[in-house]
Amino acid sequence: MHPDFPYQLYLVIAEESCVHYPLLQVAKMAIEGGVDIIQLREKNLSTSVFIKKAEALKQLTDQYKIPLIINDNLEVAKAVDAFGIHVGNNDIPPTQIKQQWDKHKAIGYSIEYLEQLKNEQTEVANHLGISPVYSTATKTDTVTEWGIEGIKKIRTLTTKPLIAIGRMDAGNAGEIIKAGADCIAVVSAICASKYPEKTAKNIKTQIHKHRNENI
Ligand SMILES: Cc1ncc(COP(=O)(O)OP(=O)(O)O)c(N)n1
Ligand SMILES: Cc1ncsc1CCOP(=O)(O)O
Ligand SMILES: [Mg+2]
Repeated sequence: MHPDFPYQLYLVIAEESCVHYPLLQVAKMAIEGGVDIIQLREKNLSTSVFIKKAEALKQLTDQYKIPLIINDNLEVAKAVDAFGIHVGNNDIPPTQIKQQWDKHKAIGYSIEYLEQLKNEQTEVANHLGISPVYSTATKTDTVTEWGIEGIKKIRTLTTKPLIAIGRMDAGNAGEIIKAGADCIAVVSAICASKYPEKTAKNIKTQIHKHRNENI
C-alpha cells in the first residue's frame, strides 16, 4: 500500500455508466464490496446540478468514511468540500488548483505522455492516473495506451502513487498491480455489473493477492 495513498480500489462513477441501478445504489454496493475511494465524473451536467449530485454522493461517502474526488470542476469540489479533484491536460492545471484551494486537498493528474513526468504539474500533483492502461469505450479521447510496459516505465520515473485506469477488471487487476500500479480505478466493470458488490470484491481480492509482487 502506498503511504501517501492508502486506497487500492477506486470507483469512478457517472450516472450514464450505471446500467442496472441508480448511481447512489451502485456506489453503496461498490463500497460494501471493498471500494476505498470514489470519483464523481459527470461530464455533461451544469455546475449547479453537478453540485446537487455531489452533495448526495458525499453524504454516502461520509457515512462510510471514504474520500470523494470530483472530476474536472473545482467549483463543485469546493462546494462539497471534497477530499480532492482529478484533472487532465485539458483541465485547470494542478499548479492553479494549489493556489486556489486548500493546499492539503488531494490533486490527481492524468499522465498521457512520458514527457509529463518532468513537468511542474506532475510535481505538484499528489497522485497520478495512468490514463488509459487499455483503450476503452468509456473514454475515447485518449492519447497513449500504456499497457503493462508503460506502467513499468512510469514506475521507474516516479515514486508518486500510480492509479491504473482504462478497462480494468478482476481479470487484469493482478498483473497491473504486479507491474507497479498502487491502485486500480474502474468505471464499467463495476457500474455495468449486475452484482457491483461481488465485482468489487473480486477485483479487491486480485489486488490483495498480487500487491506484494510489485516489481
Ligand atoms: C483516476 C483517473 N485517472 C484519469 C482520469 C482521466 O482524467 P482526464 O484526462 O481529465 O479525462 P476526463 O476523465 O476528464 O474525461 C480520471 N478521470 N481519473
Ligand atoms: C476516465 C478514464 N480515464 C482514462 S480511461 C477512463 C475510463 C475508464 O473506464 P472503464 O473502466 O470503463 O474502462
Ligand atoms: Mg478531465
